[in-house]
Amino acid sequence: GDPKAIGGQTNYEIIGIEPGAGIMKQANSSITEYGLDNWKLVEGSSAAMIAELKKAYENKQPIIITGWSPHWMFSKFDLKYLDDPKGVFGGAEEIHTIVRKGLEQDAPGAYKILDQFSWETGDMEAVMVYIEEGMSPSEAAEKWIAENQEKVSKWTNGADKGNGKKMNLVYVAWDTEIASTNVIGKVLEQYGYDVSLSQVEVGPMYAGVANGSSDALVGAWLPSTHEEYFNTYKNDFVDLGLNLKGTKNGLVVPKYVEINSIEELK
Ligand SMILES: C[SH](C)CC(=O)O
Repeated sequence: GDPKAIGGQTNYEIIGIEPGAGIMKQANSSITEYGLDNWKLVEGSSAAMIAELKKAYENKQPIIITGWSPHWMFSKFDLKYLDDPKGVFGGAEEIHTIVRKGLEQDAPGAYKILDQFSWETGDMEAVMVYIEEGMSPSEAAEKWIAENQEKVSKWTNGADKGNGKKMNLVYVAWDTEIASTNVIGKVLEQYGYDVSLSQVEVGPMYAGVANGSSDALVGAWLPSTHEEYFNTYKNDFVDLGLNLKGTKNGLVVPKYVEINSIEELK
């Protein structure tokens, strides 16, 4: 299609999320790497970006957003990733669980559950869809857990009960992390821990676990999306490895937008 058309129709704007998110750093590099001189990346929030997507989609208007998988948006809207031949947005990545130093000694049961936590993109998407359809994150977590007892029992297998021990999980309000943090938080709660969830920005999410004020985060997008945050704090926390694999970041458009590659925006 004619890039001028999409540029004019979108005011040469790519609608992004919070400025600290790794996908925003990747989106900024795509503007440089692909020479998208007159394009600009609009900062905001995940919620605001989704609201813009809904509005544009209802009016069949062109829109370009910073999108990622898993996400319920792909089951609700007919969307596609723009090809990224320069690989600016990384390949298929992983989400890791990270805990504070000392957790294994202080709360061995919680440590074991967090270490054994692992699920697929379809599981996370199911919880995200429940939330998008109006359930509270806590109710959505409860429903998914009730429907997936066999998977959850693998996470809790061999773990000591919580006996009311306090556990704080920290996360950023991305739909993916709202889903995962509420699920693992509910599992810990059902296992006897007194769980609190703290919603923060990306930097404070890592800093909180690194300085021990939070016990764990389950939203570390690695290896490239959160590379800088991870390298800054990696000596101060314990990386328990992946809890999900097969994520994807990129520029996303409704299928009715005729372009198929970031290169066509130039
Ligand atoms: C859930 S977002 C892709 C994560 C990030 O970009 O930092």
